[in-house]
Amino acid sequence: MEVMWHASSFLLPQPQPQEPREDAPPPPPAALTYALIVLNQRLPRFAPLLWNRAQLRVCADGGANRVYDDMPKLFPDQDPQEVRLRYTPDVIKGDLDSIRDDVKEFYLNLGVRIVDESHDQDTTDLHKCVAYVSGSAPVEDKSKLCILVVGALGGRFDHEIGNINVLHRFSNLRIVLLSDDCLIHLLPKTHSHVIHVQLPVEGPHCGLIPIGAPSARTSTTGLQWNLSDTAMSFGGLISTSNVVKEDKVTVSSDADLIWTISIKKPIKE
Ligand SMILES: Nc1ncnc2c1ncn2[C@@H]1O[C@H](COP(=O)(O)OP(=O)(O)OP(=O)(O)O)[C@@H](O)[C@H]1O
Ligand SMILES: Cc1ncc(C[n+]2csc(CCO)c2C)c(N)n1
Repeated sequence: MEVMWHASSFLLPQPQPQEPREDAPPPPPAALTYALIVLNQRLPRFAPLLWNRAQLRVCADGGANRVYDDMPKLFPDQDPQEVRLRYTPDVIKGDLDSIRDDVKEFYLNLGVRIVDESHDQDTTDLHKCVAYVSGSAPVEDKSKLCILVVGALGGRFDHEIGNINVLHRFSNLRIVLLSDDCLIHLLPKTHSHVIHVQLPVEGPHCGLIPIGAPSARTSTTGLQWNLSDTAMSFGGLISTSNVVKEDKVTVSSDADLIWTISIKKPIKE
């Protein structure tokens, strides 16, 4: 089975070139192309870092209010209008029932593409944005595309589950959902997985969760509580409150699993 590698290098202040390994040589982080989707929740502290990493920045409807309101708060010493001009999204997309009129006007005047998809009341704004980002990448580059989604976790439970459903719906894409506290992504059953844990910025708390379907057999290495051809299901065993013990974690399973890992808080001076 083909190996899929994962590394949250996008959280590192300076992306570190990865040491090639014999078992699963990861391409350097620069080999991935990042897109950022901003949802309608408070921006995480590392939003500017991800913004600068991304080549395409999309706001899902009310996510535009968050960029407009919260980016200047992350740079309290700077002129808010200058910050807004520096962090201008490429596209705003959704059913547009949450973006404020003043915010819409501001970005329209800057020439931002605002796409009204209010005719579609069966898919969420995040779904619409992921479809857009996916559609704007050439087919041959899809495996190198990584979509980072901020504001996706915490908050309203139906939204949160809708966001996790998007991971399953687009299981052929690399999509990472982030909050200030943790990140999650899918480990598709079509691959075995090598996760290069970026210990300066993430861990040690982690989990492996069979949300879409139960797993009859999952095996792992690198965790405090490893699984060895172990069954997981809701109502039975699921792996929460696990702990990363090595900087390389391996996972193989007969079911799509959600991988979650905590994000470290910066040390206060
Ligand atoms: N409280 C929340 N918790 C988690 N995700 C959220 C939350 N609020 C918004 N989102 C995400 O941000 C996107 C845009 O949200 P917004 O508030 O603009 O629209 P909405 O009308 O509430 O959402 P939708 O139209 O998708 O149902 C949503 O599709 C969802 O993915
Ligand atoms: C069975 C079912 N449940 C809920 C909705 C509502 N809904 C789901 S996504 C969406 C769009 C939000 O921008 C809305 C209104 C539906 N259509 N079908």
